Parts: sequence; C-alpha cells; structure tokens
Amino acid sequence: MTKERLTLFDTTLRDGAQTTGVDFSLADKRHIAAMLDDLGLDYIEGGYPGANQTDTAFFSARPKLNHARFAAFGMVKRAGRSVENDPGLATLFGADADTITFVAKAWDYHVRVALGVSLEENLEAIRLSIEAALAHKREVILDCEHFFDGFKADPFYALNVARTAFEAGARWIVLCDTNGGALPHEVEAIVAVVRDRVPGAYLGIHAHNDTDNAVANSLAAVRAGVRQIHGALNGLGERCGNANLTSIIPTLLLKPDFADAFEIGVSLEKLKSLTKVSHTLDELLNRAPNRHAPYVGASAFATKAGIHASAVVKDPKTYEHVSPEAVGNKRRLLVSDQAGKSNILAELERIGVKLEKNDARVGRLLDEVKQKEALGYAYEGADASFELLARRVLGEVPDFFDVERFRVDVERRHNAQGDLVTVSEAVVKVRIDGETSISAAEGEGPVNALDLALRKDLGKYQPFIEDLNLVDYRVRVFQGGTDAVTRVLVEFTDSSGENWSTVGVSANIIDASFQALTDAITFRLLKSGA
Ligand SMILES: CC(=O)SCCNC(=O)CCNC(=O)[C@H](O)C(C)(C)COP(=O)(O)OP(=O)(O)OC[C@H]1O[C@@H](n2cnc3c(N)ncnc32)[C@H](O)[C@@H]1OP(=O)(O)O
Ligand SMILES: CC(=O)C(=O)O
Repeated sequence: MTKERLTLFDTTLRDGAQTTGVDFSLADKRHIAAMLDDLGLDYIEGGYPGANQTDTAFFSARPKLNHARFAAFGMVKRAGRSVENDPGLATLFGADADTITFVAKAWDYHVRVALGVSLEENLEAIRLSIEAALAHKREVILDCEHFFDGFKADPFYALNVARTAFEAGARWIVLCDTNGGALPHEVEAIVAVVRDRVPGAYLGIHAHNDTDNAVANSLAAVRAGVRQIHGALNGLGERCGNANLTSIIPTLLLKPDFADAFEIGVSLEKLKSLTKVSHTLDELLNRAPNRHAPYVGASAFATKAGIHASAVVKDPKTYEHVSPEAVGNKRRLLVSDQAGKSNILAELERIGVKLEKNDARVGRLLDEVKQKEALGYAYEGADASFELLARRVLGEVPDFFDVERFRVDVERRHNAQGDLVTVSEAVVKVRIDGETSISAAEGEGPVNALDLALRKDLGKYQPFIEDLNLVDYRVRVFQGGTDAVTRVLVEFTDSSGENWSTVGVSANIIDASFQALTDAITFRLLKSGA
C-alpha cells in the first residue's frame, strides 16, 4: 500500500514564542531551527518579522536549512488600505523566507468585533494579500483563525474564508482551533465538511491545547483528511500551548493506524534523537524538562509499582506501549515505597550488583528502603543515596570520615562600606583515622558555607573531592507524622561530567542538607576507590 505524505509544520519559534515565560534570543532561534531541520520537519515558522527586533533580524538573513522550508508569519492586510500601503505586508514581503503564513479571521463575530470591518472586506483582504504574496514569489499558507468556532457560528462564512483562500492560490488552508475549545469528534466532523465543500484544497490543522485535546484534535483532523499538522516542540504556545509535536511525531511513526497509512519527513533513525531534542529546548529556555511528558519525559518509561516491575523484568512489553529506545529515552525501575524485590534487583543490577531474588539481603534492603521512605526519604530521585544504602547493607562502605560536629551561623550586619549584608559561616570538625581537623568557610548562604567547610580539608581524601561541583539543590517541606519534615535533594557533578544525586531528611533544613552533602562526598570517595 502506498503511503500518503503528511507535512509537519513547526511553530515553536512563532506560536511557541507566545508562551508565558519564553523569550527566545536570536542565537536560540538559530539553534532551534537547525535542530528542527535536522529532525526532519517540513516547515519551520521562524516568527513574525516586524513584531520585534529578534524576529526582524532572524528574517533578514535566514538560517541555513537543509530540508525545511522557512516560513514568515503575519496578518493579512488591514481593511481600508491598499496592498501597496500596508506596512505589515511590506515587511513580510521583505523577509527572507520561502513561505508566508497569513493569519486571517474565519469567525464572523471576530470580523465584526475584533477587526470592526465588514465580512466582505475581510474576504477581500484575504484574497488581495494572497495574490500579492504570490506575485512576490512566496508560497502561501492561510491560517484560518478560530475556524471551528466560526464554523459552528456561521458555517457558510467560515467555508467562504477557506474557499476564498483556495481560489486566490493559497497552497495550504489551515483550520485553526485558536482558543483550543474544540473536541476531537467536532474536529473530525467539521474537517470532513470542509473537504467536501472546498474540494481540491490542501488542508492543515493548528490546534491549541486548552482542553488538553490538541494532539487528539490533530490526529482526528488527519483521520478526516487534513495533510498538514501544525505544532510546537514540547507543546509550547499561547496559553496552554499548541499541539505537542514531541508527542505527535512518535505517534505518527510508531502507531500502526498512522504509520501504515502515512509517511513523514522524520525517519525512525532521527526519532531516536527526540528525547535529546526535547531536553535541549528546555535547556535553552532554562526550564526543567517535564518528567511526565509522554515519550520523552524521565517518567515515561519509569516503573515504580512492584507488580509492574516484576513483569517488566520478565518482558518490558508487559507495561510499555512502545520501546523507550525508539524515542531515545530509557527504561527505569524505581526504588521507592511502592517497590518490590524486582525493583530492587533491577536497581542493584544497574549499579553492578547481582543477587538472587531469595537472597535475604534483598529483603533487608527492601525493608530498609520502605522504612526510610516512610520517614520522608525519596530514593527514586537520589540514585547515589540508594547505592550507598545498598552497599552498606552489603558491608561495602568504609567509614571514610566522621563529622564530630558542625555549626552554621547566619548574621545580618554592616560591612566595612557600611552596607547591610547577610553573611553565612560554617565550622566543621572532622575525624579521619583518629586525627581531627577543624575547617571554617563563608558562603553565599548557610548550605553553601557548610558545603565549602566540609570539603575544605578532608585530609588524605582531598584530591578525590577537589573537582566536585554542586549543581542542583532542591528542598521540599511536608508533613511527616505530626511534624513538618524537610527533604533536601542535591546533585553534584565532577570534571568528567559524571552526575549523582543524594537525599537527606530532617526536621531541620541544615541537618537534611548536611546528610545529603555527606552522602554525596562519601559516594564520590567510594566510586573513586579512595
Ligand atoms: C492567533 C494568533 O496566535 S495570532 C498571533 C499574532 N502574533 C502576535 O500578535 C505577536 C506579535 N504581535 C505584535 O508584535 C503586534 O501585535 C503587531 C506588531 C503585529 C501589531 O501591533 P499594533 O499595530 O500595535 O496592533 P495591536 O497589536 O495593538 O492590535 C492588532 C491590530 O491588528 C488587527 N488585526 C488582528 N488580526 C488581524 C487580521 N487577521 N487581519 C487584519 N488585521 C488584523 C487588529 O484589529 C488590531 O487593529 P487595530 O489596531 O486597528 O485595532
Ligand atoms: C494562527 C494561530 O496561531 C491560531 O489561530 O491559533
């Protein structure tokens, strides 16, 4: 059976720039465009030339793309102006792009209220703008804003907008669910009518996620005859976001109903880079990746429940709908209070310890994990603390050092210049091989001071901890029994790029931090064979 081609249109750099808290630099835009091109997207909408300096600069010298067409977004001409006298159109025609994506109103109510023009004037603006863009040798896509609401209010007018664009020469007519309120069954039914009433038009879908249905709506539209999908990486976009291409792409490639019927520009080989692409975008935006993101999240293939884990160990297909390797993700069996021996065995295997399920030490370790988790420890995010716990049960962790006492002071005072400053100081007394040493340090805050003092003089172990760097520090306060309990998770890295995480729990935040810090150092000493 020959497959039909589906076109993927990425709007991460345009609608994605409308996400709360997202602000792309020019360098970000270039980096992301190259990444999308490499992934195999067909269109990359770079932004809105003329809207701001970044977008204008981006379109003054297009990024080098090997596959994708480069699209510039903007509105059709304003009513009451000629095409020649519309500055928005002039900027669009001056942009270094292959394609112009015009946005135009398809809802009669919007035409009257938001634009304040007649329905006829709106149609004329669409027609004249498309003709002018074609005369400037640009391919044209028309985004029919609020198409589904427009269709529900006045199907005749909404269809007229689509037909006008088609007859004026738009290559693609994109039906937008602009406020994200449409549901899959509505989208499927309305697309089917448009196909019937505007025969010959190539249709696209641009869905927003306000009912959490943007991906479902996009797939429903494809089933009804749409052949271009708009979306954004990681579901970026105005309000609740756009259809998430990071979910749509693997669905199209891995789910037989779509994979057998359609082909897309992203290959199965490139699909293996999807998790990295998604995390790189988060990294550029300084956002923590969504752990629960389908396909690419850290939890997407993480098994926590003991019953699941025991089956996954026998055959991963028992609980996985696709293989994590297909999207460049990893399978994980978590150790927590929901775990059984299978989770423990899998985690032990990961750290290179092979035990039998009936080994008494496995049961002891599981009991210990559950007791600690009841106190507030969370091992699923603290791999190094789990390994220390396991190796302690196995009697493999030497007493490298013993902290006899520590003190942390925080003082607000005037400095020599007379400015008010808050100063944190820590003093740590450590015993190693019967000898004690005392170290003091000042830090940005109490935990930083404690970390610096602890790592200032560990005697013979000093060479092993010189290149450590604290890269993440997270605190969660929750109710444990009758008292508030603080859980601290820290993450360290070293000069080889290795990362490890540890956990500490106490009613006192400094004490919890201290436990996590000492675990992190002990882990490093253990791994380096000190
Ligand atoms: C559905 C979407 O996501 S569309 C996303 C559009 N993207 C953006 O808006 C982000 C970038 N936008 C901007 O930088 C600015 O809004 C600009 C440069 C485009 C325009 O700025 P301004 O000229 O100051 O206008 P402003 O933003 O206040 O209002 C939009 C104007 O465009 C008009 N307009 C809106 N849509 C259309 C349309 N499809 N066709 C014609 N005119 C339109 C509005 O009626 C309004 O006109 P008015 O000023 O006469 O009331
Ligand atoms: C064009 C667009 O972003 C929308 O209608 O949602």
